[in-house]
Amino acid sequence: MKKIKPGGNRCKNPIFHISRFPDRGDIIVPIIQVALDLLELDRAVEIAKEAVAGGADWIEIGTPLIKSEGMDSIRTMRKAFPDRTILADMKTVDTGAMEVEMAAKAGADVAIILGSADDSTILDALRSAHKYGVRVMADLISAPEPIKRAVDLEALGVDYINVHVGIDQQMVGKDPISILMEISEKVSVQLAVAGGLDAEGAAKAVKAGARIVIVGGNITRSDNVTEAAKKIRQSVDSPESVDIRDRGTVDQEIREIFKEVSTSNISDAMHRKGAMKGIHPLVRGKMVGTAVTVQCFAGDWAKTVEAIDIAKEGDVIVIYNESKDIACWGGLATLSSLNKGIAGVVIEGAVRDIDEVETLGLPIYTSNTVPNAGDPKGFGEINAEITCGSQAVKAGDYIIGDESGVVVVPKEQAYELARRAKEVNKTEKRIFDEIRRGGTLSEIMELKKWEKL
Ligand SMILES: O=C([C@H](O)CO)[C@H](O)[C@H](O)COP(=O)(O)O
Repeated sequence: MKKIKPGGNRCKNPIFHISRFPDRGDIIVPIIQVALDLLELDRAVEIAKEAVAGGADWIEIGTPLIKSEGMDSIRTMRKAFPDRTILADMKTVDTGAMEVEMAAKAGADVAIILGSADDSTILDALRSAHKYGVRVMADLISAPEPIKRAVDLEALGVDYINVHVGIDQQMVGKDPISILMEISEKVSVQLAVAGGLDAEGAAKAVKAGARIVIVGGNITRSDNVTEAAKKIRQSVDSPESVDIRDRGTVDQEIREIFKEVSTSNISDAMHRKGAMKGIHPLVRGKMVGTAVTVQCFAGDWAKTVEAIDIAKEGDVIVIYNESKDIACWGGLATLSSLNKGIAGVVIEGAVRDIDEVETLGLPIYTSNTVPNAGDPKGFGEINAEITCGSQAVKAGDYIIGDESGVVVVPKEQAYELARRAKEVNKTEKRIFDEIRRGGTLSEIMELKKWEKL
């Protein structure tokens, strides 16, 4: 058994290449492959340098970067990292030979093609790879029968198989580890794994049989890329020492993420939807919870106050009151809510007793304040679908408030949108770090280049 030294296996001479890699069972220490899924090449080179400093071995030019910058992305990376293994994530689905040739001639050591491509594409890609002295990794992303396909791909002769859950699939809760375990029992080809891996996921992946641990966002979008890569290095090298934490229920996971991210991150993840109009923080404080809705009429505060008894700990009471000139909420209702552990209140309408509610400290978001209240007549409904701040709100939807305002996340999409908001948050942290080093936002994002033509 030979160990593949990171970067030490590149060779342009096909004969030398073939004799140097007679089999595919030769990685002993797991490899960390950093996946550069960015759009800007200069940033990608810088991030790759930081990742390598933290212990990343192989450098993958991600599909978005290849689409944005073409084969020049491979040439540039090859020049910047003459001794590293460079992978081109072509995700080839047809014309296998041509795409492998392009990647090889641009300087890649490994071309990544789709495992679900037709056998004819895989075989021709392999012929081309042998001709140009490069290796082929087949990516199982979205393969309908991944275990069966892994067995076929091994028989076809690919060098590596990547058990991969794509970024969009991760957002709806899929992860690659269980399928990796099953596949590692069926094939002996070297397995790579990718799909939202963090330090914990990397440790699990190594224990499940991966020899190449591919990490994208959790390294490249970190505000400290080198530290993030070091953490992955530690997990991959000593997987037994990594604590696997219990993530709790889906609801707990969603709440935890919403507490970490901002309403602006969430609104971006929702493609600019979800923000309430005309609702502003009155008593400031981060608010995350599930909605108990109240529909009531001009100053009638019976249903608003009854909703406090129906709400559970961690809920947010969301009220539509017909009038902005008569308060349906005040200090006594606020104190009752604190007793029940309610997370906050959102009111399209009016609040009074501002001195008291400010002292009590429960987060309150509203459209108006007035001194006068109405009467508890009892008209209205609790937990019907309402419109508040021009957004439809159903009981159980997630309501998040902070300094910027309030967003509503429909409960059916809450997990996915929380995950996507977290990705937005990570991307912004990295860009903040780059601006701190002296760039400007438009330079870093290459705004001019991406203006619509
Ligand atoms: O291949 C990838 C994806 O399909 C986009 O091109 C990613 O590089 C891969 O999933 C690794 O990235 P993370 O999932 O962010 O770790």
